[in-house]
Amino acid sequence: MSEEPILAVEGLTIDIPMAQGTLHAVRGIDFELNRGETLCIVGESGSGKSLTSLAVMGLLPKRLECTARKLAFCGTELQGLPPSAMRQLRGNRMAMIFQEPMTSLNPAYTIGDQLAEALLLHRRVGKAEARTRAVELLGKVGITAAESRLSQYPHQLSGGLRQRVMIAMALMCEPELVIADEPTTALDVTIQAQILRLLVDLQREMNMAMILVTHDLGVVARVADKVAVMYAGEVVEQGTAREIFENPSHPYTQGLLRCIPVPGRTKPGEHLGSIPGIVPSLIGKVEGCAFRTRCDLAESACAKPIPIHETEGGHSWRCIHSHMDRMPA
Ligand SMILES: Nc1ncnc2c1ncn2[C@@H]1O[C@H](COP(=O)(O)OP(=O)(O)OP(=O)(O)O)[C@@H](O)[C@H]1O
Repeated sequence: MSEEPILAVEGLTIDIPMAQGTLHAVRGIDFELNRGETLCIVGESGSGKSLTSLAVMGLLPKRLECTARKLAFCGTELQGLPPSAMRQLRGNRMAMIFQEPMTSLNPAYTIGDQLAEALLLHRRVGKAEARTRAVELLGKVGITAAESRLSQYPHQLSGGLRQRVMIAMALMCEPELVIADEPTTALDVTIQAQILRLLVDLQREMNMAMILVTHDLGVVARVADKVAVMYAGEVVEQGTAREIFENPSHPYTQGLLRCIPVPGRTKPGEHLGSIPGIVPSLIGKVEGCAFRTRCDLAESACAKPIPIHETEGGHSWRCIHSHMDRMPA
């Protein structure tokens, strides 16, 4: 029997009531994540990546309407769990690292108190033990003189250090699943790579499953086991990182890949393409392929329901074209 996935999502839908009508922000997405795996969710701004992450964590704002055929963590259905049970999982068996640490660190508490909190809440440990673990974790995330940092407040740290603290906080209880939503976008480019490397090393060391939300396909190429490409609230293509990079089959994925520098293929100074056009409004009924207005391969059938093609290896894409449209060389 195959191992139970850490996370199984089927038919996840998120609707947002707006004055003009319902915004269908996430439109029936499926994905699965196994122990120790890294799934990168990529796509343009507004494609539904963050809402999907928040839905898994049970942190969606109340006015948003979320449904799914299945939203299971280690076999436990999360929909309908009482808030107390969800709080038992969050920060303990699943944790989230946000884009902007200042929104999740509390300015009124010391780093030490905030780090110890998760452990005191979820584990039977005393304050001294929680403090020892906090120092250990700060060391792991590369913070020197960790003891002296415990009594500092978030505003006394640089952006890079704050993000390291956020990572330490998320990992205090050694979660089985960590969701990192653009964890390095708020940082200087020079520090971004360091922090990401650190996160990936810790993830491997602790054998955690990770969902990494990112715009950066360079990052995806370095860290992903699996990739889900989102466009206008749908997963338009997913598969192993290798399949996605070597055999991109949805025209949107192909367009995205044309936009990144490829070592050996992109010449220095060469202009990288971007995909012309804009994402359609998701308010009201959305029919057919949402990418068709920007797609070179669009035809009349694209306005009708779109089939999903799937290979035996689990590579799937949502397009009328069943053949593998290879990237132009
Ligand atoms: N609380 C909210 N109220 C109204 N609309 C929202 C809310 N949260 C998200 N949206 C809308 O839902 C859609 C999906 O948003 P989401 O933040 O998931 O996108 P994203 O892919 O994560 O984008 P980004 O890469 O910019 O973070 C967007 O159109 C966004 O404007």
